[in-house]
Amino acid sequence: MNRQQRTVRVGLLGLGTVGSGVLKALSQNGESIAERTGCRIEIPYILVRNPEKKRNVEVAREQIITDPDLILTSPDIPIIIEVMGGLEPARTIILKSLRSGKHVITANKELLAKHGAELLQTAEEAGVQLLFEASVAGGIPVIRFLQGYLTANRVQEVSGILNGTTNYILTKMEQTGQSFGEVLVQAQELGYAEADPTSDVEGFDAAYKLAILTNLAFDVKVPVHDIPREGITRLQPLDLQWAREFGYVIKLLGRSRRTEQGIELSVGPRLLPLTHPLARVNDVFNAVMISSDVVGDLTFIGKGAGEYPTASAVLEDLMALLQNSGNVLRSSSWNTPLQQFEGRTEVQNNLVRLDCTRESAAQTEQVFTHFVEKLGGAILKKVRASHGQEVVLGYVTAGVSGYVIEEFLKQQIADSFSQLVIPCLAEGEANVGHELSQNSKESELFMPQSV
Ligand SMILES: NC(=O)C1=CN([C@@H]2O[C@H](COP(=O)(O)OP(=O)(O)OC[C@H]3O[C@@H](n4cnc5c(N)ncnc54)[C@H](OP(=O)(O)O)[C@@H]3O)[C@@H](O)[C@H]2O)C=CC1
Ligand SMILES: N[C@@H](CC=O)C(=O)O
Repeated sequence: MNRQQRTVRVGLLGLGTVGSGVLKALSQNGESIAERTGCRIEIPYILVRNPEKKRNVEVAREQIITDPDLILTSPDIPIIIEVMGGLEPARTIILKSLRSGKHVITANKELLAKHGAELLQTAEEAGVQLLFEASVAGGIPVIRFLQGYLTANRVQEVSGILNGTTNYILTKMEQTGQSFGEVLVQAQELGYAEADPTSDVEGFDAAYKLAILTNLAFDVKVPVHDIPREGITRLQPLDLQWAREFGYVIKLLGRSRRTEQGIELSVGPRLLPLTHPLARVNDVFNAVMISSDVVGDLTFIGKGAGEYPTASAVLEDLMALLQNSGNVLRSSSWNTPLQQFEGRTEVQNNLVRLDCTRESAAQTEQVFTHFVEKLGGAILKKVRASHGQEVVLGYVTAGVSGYVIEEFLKQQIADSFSQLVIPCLAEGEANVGHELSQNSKESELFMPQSV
């Protein structure tokens, strides 16, 4: 196919496992990419920490830089790929890039789980895209799927093996009887582990990924530090062998599911019967299971770590950008608050219901009054509900959604606002859903006729 081609310059931040994979895959498939997209990818700069380090991929010395400003201030670099990891300076560089009109592709799950809302909002305000397929489950295209496909479904549960390093370790410990420490070193050598493998083996990495998936699947904001989390460091080869004798395997599972009380999340080693679909997902493979009300169960399996599977996800994001340039893909509703506004009747035609603890009621009302005064509207009523909660009803004039009001309130009274309460369920799993007062009656709480 002869198609006119243009050159697209991309700034690469990081040249470790993933960055090298991106370069290798580009050199392998650059021609077919150019034919399909009409774009030749050029990487003028690669940001690293140590410019003297020996690399396992061929790069020109002039490409290697240690000053991110060379990328940030280049107007002819419209896209950056962040595969350096960590919170800072990655967060600051990404924010600056987005604000200066650059699209960003990142594999950084920790950053997204902790600062995703800020980054996505910044991207939206700047009219650019932030894509992060590589942040969860390596090469499995689950992010794109949740963002763009399951819109007609209501997701009930997302679960899976979300960390390649720990799945590799558990598989090898069971198969070879090698110790945890021995197999961890192999996972590091294979490029599966994080720079600090504590993140993998203590379940943090899986929790970050679960937070991202939960956010997309349930439109909730997940306080990632509150996800109950346990790693695999306590496990011995014998645990795994005995489990198998009884007909089970042990897998590090992340799970979030919709319950009457809210969204429950947990990460930890779980016994799975040998007949379970995830029991045979071994080595560096990940699996994500999604149960939804219309389609039923879907399972995705693929390599969850390593240079090529991760590079594949990064490059597919790049292809999406090149093929959609100018069109902003549907972004996540990352900020949508928990259950209160989801399918219930708390926000109707700008009629807003706010639940708060008895102690914080006065403060809530004060902040809310101030807000409706600024925007136009009225406080309708304050009612006392059961379980120590009070309910403030208000009306805000057109143009402002209940969501905006709630976000505003959360910022003002974050500590006391009842939506931030995270009660623990009996079986030790956290419920980050919003607890509605069981005795509140909708008819008491809404008085549209008086608006
Ligand atoms: N490895 C994997 O399988 C996967 C990784 N990820 C994510 O991708 C990201 C990168 O992972 P990975 O490639 O494994 O990490 P590595 O540690 O292998 O590579 C990190 C790269 O970033 C550079 N870097 C780090 N900090 C800085 C800094 N402050 N300034 C400049 N350069 C810096 C390093 O430079 P230098 O080489 O000079 O030290 C290195 O080239 C992480 O967010 C990780 O969580 C996501 C999915 C899978
Ligand atoms: N360390 C991570 C890398 C990919 O996200 C893992 O092992 O899954």
